[in-house]
Order: sequence, then structure tokens, then C-alpha cells
Amino acid sequence: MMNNSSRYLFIFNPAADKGRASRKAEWLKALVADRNDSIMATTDYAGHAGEIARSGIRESSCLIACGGDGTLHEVVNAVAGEERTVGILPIGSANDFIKTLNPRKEHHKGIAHLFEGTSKKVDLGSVSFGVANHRYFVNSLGIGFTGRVAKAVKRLPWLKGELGYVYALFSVLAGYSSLNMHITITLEDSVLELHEPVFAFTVSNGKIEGGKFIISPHAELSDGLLDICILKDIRRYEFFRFVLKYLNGTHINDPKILYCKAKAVTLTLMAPEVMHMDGEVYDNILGKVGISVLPDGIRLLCDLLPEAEP
Ligand SMILES: Nc1ncnc2c1ncn2[C@@H]1O[C@H](COP(=O)(O)OP(=O)(O)OP(=O)(O)O)[C@@H](O)[C@H]1O
Repeated sequence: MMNNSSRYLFIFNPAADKGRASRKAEWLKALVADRNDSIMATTDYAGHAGEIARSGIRESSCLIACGGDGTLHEVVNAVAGEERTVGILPIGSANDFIKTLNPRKEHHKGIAHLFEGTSKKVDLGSVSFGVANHRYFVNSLGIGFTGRVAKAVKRLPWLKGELGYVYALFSVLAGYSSLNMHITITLEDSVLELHEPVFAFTVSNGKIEGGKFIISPHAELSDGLLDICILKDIRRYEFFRFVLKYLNGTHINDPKILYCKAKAVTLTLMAPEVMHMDGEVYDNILGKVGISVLPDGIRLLCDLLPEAEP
């Protein structure tokens, strides 16, 4: 007889990894069926992972997002504020968030590690926008350039991971120029105001975006702060130099970059723009966007740390 209070709900997105995740359906179904504490539900459409998570919350102590960062984004938004744990089975194309959560790059073959690891609370980005919209992000948020890149990535039918991201990045770059933004950053002990054209605006909880770009090298998941990375107005051709720097995180020392840790940031957009959160696209964003940190906003399953050396 299954114990409802310890049930694991696996939420499987077959559309992840440009549909390639669907090939793992039978594999996962068999692994879950082997356990008497777990069940699996498969999404039928975008947004369904969040609906499944919300309706399964009462019977599940742990909800496992089986997909990429978009699936995790939906599950986190459904679970935030509830005493539940979220796990990640990274079968999407980029799976950026888990690279900060479990940086040791261990490749787990099955699902056993999800029952043997530990858990920890991590911060969330809390975002208010439009008339009365509110969402959380767990990895990163971008407005303008990276928002448009995320939208272009979604449109690519088959290119995946870093390759898809780089292709989308250059296709957006071709028709892009800096955007006028009014930004107010609440630092730990002061406030910073910017009113100028900005090429790229990112707020991060995790370190990595777009597969391999270390946009926020100093990001910590549980420091109660968000990392802000702003690329100021540059000419389009100069961006190539930054692409190389983003790959190893050295861009933060460049005079064209503003990089800092903040408690909150407010941004006002003068024209409709694209925003992404965890790679999910929010289009036609206009006016004020308020971003703050929700310290320890969610509990996540993570790998056990290695034994300390004697
Ligand atoms: N059954 C479904 N049919 C179509 N789209 C779906 C379905 N279930 C979920 N989605 C959508 O699939 C999209 C992609 O999912 P996800 O981001 O998890 O994978 P990914 O893009 O491969 O991973 P990553 O963002 O890490 O690169 C999300 O926008 C999600 O809302």
C-alpha cells in the first residue's frame, strides 16, 4: 500500500530537448513502476507541468521535473511557498540550472540518486510585471537581447543546446541595437540608478545560461542576493568579443559591464519587449518590472557532497 505522504510525483515533459525526451518515456515509466512510492504524469501541452504539479501537491512530498529548465520553471512556480521538495531529472537540451546546483557533473544513469541525495533550500527571483502578473525564476531572467534569443531558440525546430543558442544569438544580433532602460538597483547598502541604452540585461540566481555561458560567475544559490549583469551600450560588432568572455566568465572585469549583487532591481521599459525567465518566453512586456529575491524560496533535491578528505 502506497504511503501518500511520501509520494514522489515524476512530471515528464516529452517535448523537452526538441521532442527527443519522448524517447525516454518507456525507460522512465519502467523505472517509476519499479517503486511503490512514486508515480509519473506526462504533460500534454505547454503549461501542463505546472497544472499537474498544482493538482498533485497534496498527495506528493516531492515533485520531480523531468525535462529542461522550462519544465522546472513551471514546477517551481506551482510549488513555491508550499512545504514540498522539487527534484530535477535533466532531460532537456541545455539544463542550465542543475549545473549550478550540482556542479560536479555526475552523470546518473537512472533515478535512484533522487532517493539517495540530500536537499537544500535555494533562493528564487520574484518578479512582478504587467497589470498584476507574478512569477518566480530559479535560474535567470533576461530582458531585451537574451529575451529575444530565448524566443528565437523556441522557434528552432531541431537545433538544441549550445548550438541552438549560438545560432539564435547571431540571428537576433543581426537586427538588434541597445534598448533604453531605466534601472534602479537596490544593493546591500545603497541604491544605483541607470537611465541609458543597455545592450543586455540579466538577473541571475544560477551561474550559467545558454548551455555554456557563465553570465554570473559569482552567483550563489543561497546567498539571499541576485546577481545583476548589464552589458552597456556597445556596437554590434563588439559583441563577438563578449561572446568569448561570457564563455569563461571574464566579461565581468570589462568596463562595459556592470556586475553586482543586489537585493532587488526595478526596470522600466519604454517600448514592448521580450523577457525570458529560465528560458521561458514572456512577450510584450511594457512599463515597470519589479524583481526581488525570495531567500530560501524553495527546497530542492541535490547530490550528496563528497566525503571530506581525511
Ligand atoms: N506536452 C507538451 N507539448 C508541447 N510543449 C510542452 C509540453 N510539455 C511542456 N511543454 C513545453 O516545452 C517547452 C520546453 O521544455 P523545457 O524547457 O523543459 O525543455 P528544453 O527547452 O529542452 O530545456 P532547456 O530549457 O533546459 O534547454 C516548455 O516551454 C514547456 O512549457
